[in-house]
Amino acid sequence: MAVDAPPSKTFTRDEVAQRGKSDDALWFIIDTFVYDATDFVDAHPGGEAVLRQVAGTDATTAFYNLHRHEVLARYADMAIGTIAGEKPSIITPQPGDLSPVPYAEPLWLTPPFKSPYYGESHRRLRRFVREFVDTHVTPEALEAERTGQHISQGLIERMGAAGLLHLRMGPGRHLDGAAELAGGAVKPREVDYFHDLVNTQEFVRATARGFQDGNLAGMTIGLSPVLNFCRNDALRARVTEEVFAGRKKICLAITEAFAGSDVAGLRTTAEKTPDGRFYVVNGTKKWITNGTFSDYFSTAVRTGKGLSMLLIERGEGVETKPIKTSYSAAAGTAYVTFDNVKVPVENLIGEENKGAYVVFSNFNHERWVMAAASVRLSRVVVEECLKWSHQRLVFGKRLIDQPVIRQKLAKMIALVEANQAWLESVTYQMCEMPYAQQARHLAGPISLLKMSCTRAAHEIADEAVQIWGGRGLTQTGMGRVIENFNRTYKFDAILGGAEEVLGDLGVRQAMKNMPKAML
Ligand code: HEM
Repeated sequence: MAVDAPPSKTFTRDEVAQRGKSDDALWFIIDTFVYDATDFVDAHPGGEAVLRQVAGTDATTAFYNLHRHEVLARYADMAIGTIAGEKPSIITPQPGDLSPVPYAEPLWLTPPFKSPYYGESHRRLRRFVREFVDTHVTPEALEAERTGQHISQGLIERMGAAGLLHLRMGPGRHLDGAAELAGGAVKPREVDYFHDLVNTQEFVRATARGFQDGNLAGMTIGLSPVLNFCRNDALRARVTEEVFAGRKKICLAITEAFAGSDVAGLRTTAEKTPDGRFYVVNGTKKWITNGTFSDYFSTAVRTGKGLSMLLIERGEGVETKPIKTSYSAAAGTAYVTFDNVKVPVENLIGEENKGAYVVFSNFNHERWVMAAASVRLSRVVVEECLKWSHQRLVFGKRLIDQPVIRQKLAKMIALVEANQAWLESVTYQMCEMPYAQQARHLAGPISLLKMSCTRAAHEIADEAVQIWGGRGLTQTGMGRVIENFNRTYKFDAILGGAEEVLGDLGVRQAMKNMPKAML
């Protein structure tokens, strides 16, 4: 990267002014670097004329008014030297770095603020995961978001080997199987839900919503019923090992064309064979994240007197086809059909006809992950808006100098900070409660939290697009993060329970604890 390792040649500003706009050369300065764009004019996406206009000059302001900083790194070989005696003032973030932008990081990562929730192992984990994401995830995520390619086997194996897949399932005995967690940043026995939170929120920074789900979101929600409710130890151990090693992929298959948030309306059936050795499954599932590339489906089925959960392996009678949604095909969203699929009775997860308990317990962690992801992505949007408002010049001044823009930013910051604080408070309760108690006491608060985060995302997307104008609607260039967020934030408001259903659930749960007496 030129901005990190500048070419050793130096020039004076006068030299650039004279040589830079001669007949056979087109040079300009950005920060303290001299760029030779002579052979770039035809390739420049913004055209030749604009480059000719800045030939020989300091084009720093013009450049940052129109480009993301990362463009410079992509075209590093155009830098031919630096200005003699001048020090660069532009910061090039390195993999793993914290952002210097105010409110770009949660308070616990912003000096001099403190938090009672995080210790040294959380900080070590944050460093490890951020560097991992910046180096290995973001480049693949941005490319896959464009092409719709599924996650690469290489990335899955790399995450598995680093224990990052294990960590996504939260604390528990599954961690004992990990060779090393995040380069030794945290030991299996010390993992709590704040490590899970750090891991979840760091991955979101790849800013590609479809790929974010394509990055084994199906595992986070589909493996957890197996870990928590599968009574067949051998099956649980085998599936867990295969999934963490990246040999097999798993997803959660609940929703149907007939029933989304209304789980009681599911119609997929499982009938026992006369010899009692198999279930025969018939039905369909819709909007199944990672379904197109999964080998296992943790599936909610009707078994006569109620719902049950079955682990169904891809095989005869199981078909998946992609559903085109408004985020990228990298998520592997599928329509799944089960046509007389024979499933061994050992694959029952939890008890027969008591699957509703499995489904609803499982929702808690899923919704909490979605809340964590939604608020973290909202924060990235706030960061983008702060950077843009700071560098964008309109009507002769920076955007940030307009009170109307500052009002929008204030609202966005307040929403993110409030939700992150609530999220951390709920996470602390999760750390203090065994899984069964969480299901009893936290279903309501987690539902309300997710509703709050996604409502906030709605407000934040709206304000962000207004701040960015046309760029907030453009998939490439400066506003790509805003465009992606505005197009996809609704996924969190629907998946795992629609906002309205969750709000209602939260209040109904609260009313269970309402004293009968008039108060
Ligand atoms: C090292 C120098 C430069 C490189 C590598 C470069 C590269 C690019 C790239 C990749 C784009 C596509 C949009 C994006 O990805 O952000 C772009 C757009 C553009 N560039 Fe440059 N550029 C450079 C310098 C400049 C300068 C000095 C100007 C002068 C004002 C300029 C004016 C523009 C314009 C007007 C657009 C279109 C922006 C839009 O559609 O919003 N570029 N440039």
